[in-house]
Amino acid sequence: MEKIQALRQQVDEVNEHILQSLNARAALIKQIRELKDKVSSDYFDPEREEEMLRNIIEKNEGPLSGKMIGDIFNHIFKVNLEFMGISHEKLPLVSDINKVKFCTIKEMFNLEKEGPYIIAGPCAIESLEYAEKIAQLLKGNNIKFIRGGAYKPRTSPYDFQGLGKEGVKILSHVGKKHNLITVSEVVDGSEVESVAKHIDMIQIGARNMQNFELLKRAGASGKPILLKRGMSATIKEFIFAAEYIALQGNKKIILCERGIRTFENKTRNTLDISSIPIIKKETQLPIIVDISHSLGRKDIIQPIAKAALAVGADGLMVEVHPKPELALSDSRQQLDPEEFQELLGALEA
Ligand SMILES: O=C(O)C(=O)C[C@]1(C(=O)O)C=C[C@@H](O)C=C1
Repeated sequence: MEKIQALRQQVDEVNEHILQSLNARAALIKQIRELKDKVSSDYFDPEREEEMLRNIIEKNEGPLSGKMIGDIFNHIFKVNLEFMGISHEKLPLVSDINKVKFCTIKEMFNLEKEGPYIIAGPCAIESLEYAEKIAQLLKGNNIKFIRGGAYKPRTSPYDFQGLGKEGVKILSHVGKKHNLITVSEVVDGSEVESVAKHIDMIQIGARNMQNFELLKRAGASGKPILLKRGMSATIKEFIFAAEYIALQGNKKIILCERGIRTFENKTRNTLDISSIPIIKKETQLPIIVDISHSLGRKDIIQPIAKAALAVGADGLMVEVHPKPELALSDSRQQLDPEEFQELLGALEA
């Protein structure tokens, strides 16, 4: 045992040398970071890290293997970057304000008022008469955005699939007539160009969050894109789905938390309220909450709407229909005009 104790004493001495060296290194890295700040240089420098690893491993005489030494130094590089507040992974554009500045909702549409904003309208455009009634309701309440599905991805092929091009024309008509910003979903890349001609913001639905070709094609349109979170998507997958749009040079991206699929069935989906502050912390993208699709019910919509705004949502999406009981889709969750007015009143209170 005495021999182990003597060796442990030497290990303690070596630990202290390593400790001093690691902190001396961090102090140097801090100086490098400050110099990089001055020239707006990338902090993460993989070529420099590879060069250091090569030099170190060349000098390695064991007993640790080259791989073991590489693992140790890769961790040192990672810790140093974290020490400087930088993730070791390459930051996505949507997270790196040093690279690209993305638009706020206000900037996207040259709005006068600050948010939060409300995007409201029927689940699906069903007729000019209904669309006109909702447009008047929104206009009368100074709501700037109207939504309405023309191409409806439905669980069952027997369910109402939307009016297609006719629905787009109706939404565009009432939007222009009442000076409302129109939002409608595109489900296939072939529809992007035609919808983009008539609609102000293209919505990519939850089922298509990882339809990467659609993301790229919609992003390339240059139109503002409303990207809904997939029902089983992690926040990281959500952010990187937005990155596909951003890489098309599109700086007008709004994320939409619409609930995730869990074991709970008291609501249609489980609203992941924590995604809002996380997204706002990790990206520069605005994020709104779809309180209709997340809940699938109307009776708790007011407290949930308040909660969403309380955690920093840049807006709300809510389904409104002149006669929800007659709606061809989502009739349970769509508010009637009176319920919508009550919601607005509750939010202003
Ligand atoms: O030398 C640099 O440019 C640094 O930023 C220092 C350092 C390092 O830990 O050595 C840190 C991060 C980079 O990814 C590469 C190297």
